[in-house]
Amino acid sequence: MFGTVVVGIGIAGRVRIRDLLSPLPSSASEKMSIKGFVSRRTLDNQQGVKQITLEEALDREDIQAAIICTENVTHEEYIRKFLDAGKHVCVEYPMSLSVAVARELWDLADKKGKILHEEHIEILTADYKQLKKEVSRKEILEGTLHFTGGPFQPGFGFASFGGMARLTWLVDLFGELTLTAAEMEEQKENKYMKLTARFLTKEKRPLTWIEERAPGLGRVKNINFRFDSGTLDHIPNAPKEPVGIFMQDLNWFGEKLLGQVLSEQLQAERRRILHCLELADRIKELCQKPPQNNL
Ligand SMILES: NC(=O)C1=CN([C@@H]2O[C@H](COP(=O)(O)OP(=O)(O)OC[C@H]3O[C@@H](n4cnc5c(N)ncnc54)[C@H](OP(=O)(O)O)[C@@H]3O)[C@@H](O)[C@H]2O)C=CC1
Ligand SMILES: C=CC1=C(C)/C(=C/c2[nH]c(/C=C3N=C(/C=C4\NC(=O)C(C)=C4C=C)C(C)=C\3CCC(=O)O)c(CCC(=O)O)c2C)NC1=O
Repeated sequence: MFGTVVVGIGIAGRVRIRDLLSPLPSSASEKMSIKGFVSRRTLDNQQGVKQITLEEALDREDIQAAIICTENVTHEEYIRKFLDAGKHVCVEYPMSLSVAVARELWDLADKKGKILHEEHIEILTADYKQLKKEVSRKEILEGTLHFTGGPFQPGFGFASFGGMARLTWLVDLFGELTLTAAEMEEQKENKYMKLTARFLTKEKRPLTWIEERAPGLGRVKNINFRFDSGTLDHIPNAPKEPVGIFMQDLNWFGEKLLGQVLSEQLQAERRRILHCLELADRIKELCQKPPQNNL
């Protein structure tokens, strides 16, 4: 059994506790048992689980794994602490706010012989799996993914990191991308922002990602993918799957802990994650570059 702690009690942290308390029968998540949770606040028991201090979580020998569910800006510090203490780590995406840090963290995990797993529920939804099926074997000519949602909460990092799930979709659907342009439009007084990033696929087909955030905007993903064989302009509505998306991710982490995942699979996943983080880094860089002086 892998004694496990949940770090950070927000939306994700509560779901993690729920899933650890009732793992999917006959799955790898049954091999994890929750030993407590860590929070920067003092909280009552959560779903019957007790709060423990960070120090206790790092020191206790019956704790072998941590699930980090805090806001993005704190992920690096918690991952380092738990890896240094010889624990396996599952972290909600994005694992860090730069690709260089992600590489360091994976090097540290390798050195320690521990699993460092980044959750990606956005590619585990039934709708996404159906979308991927519909996209496969078609040749993309041009595409746009336009996400709207409420403003980013503090601590979630630059928009290309906070919106990592959209980048992951594009890369998982169409392969590694080259960034060609990125710009950020912001109206701070209205909490409005719009990030536009343009890419080319390996076949030099243009893709655009727009992340638009403002108070009152609902979480919606609009797509327009033009293929050689026609256009896809909405995300398919697939029947709900019996296993929840965070539970699927927990099983995937558990399979890694049990050494059941092929190293080629681990490497391909790591490559995708690092590629997405690298794109996010470069988008941030382009958006923050001072305007060119054209004299
Ligand atoms: N929500 C989702 O559906 C998904 C979230 N994620 C990722 O999970 C991570 C956490 O996201 P999410 O859970 O949505 O974020 P939340 O804003 O709900 O929680 C983030 C952290 O804020 C602290 N917190 C929560 N509620 C309060 C409160 N009322 N007052 C003060 N502090 C509070 C908690 O830390 P502490 O207990 O230490 O105070 C918590 O871990 C992020 O990395 C995100 O990208 C990824 C996929 C899906
Ligand atoms: C209601 C408020 C609400 C909040 C505050 C919220 C936060 C939230 N949802 C996220 C992703 C996600 N959130 C969900 C799903 C959910 N997440 C949920 O909290 C709920 C209730 C569902 C289920 C309907 C999924 C599937 C993702 C992956 C990215 C995506 O596909 O949108 C993320 C990670 C960053 C991102 O990809 O945007 C955050 C911070 N989601 C919300 O729906």
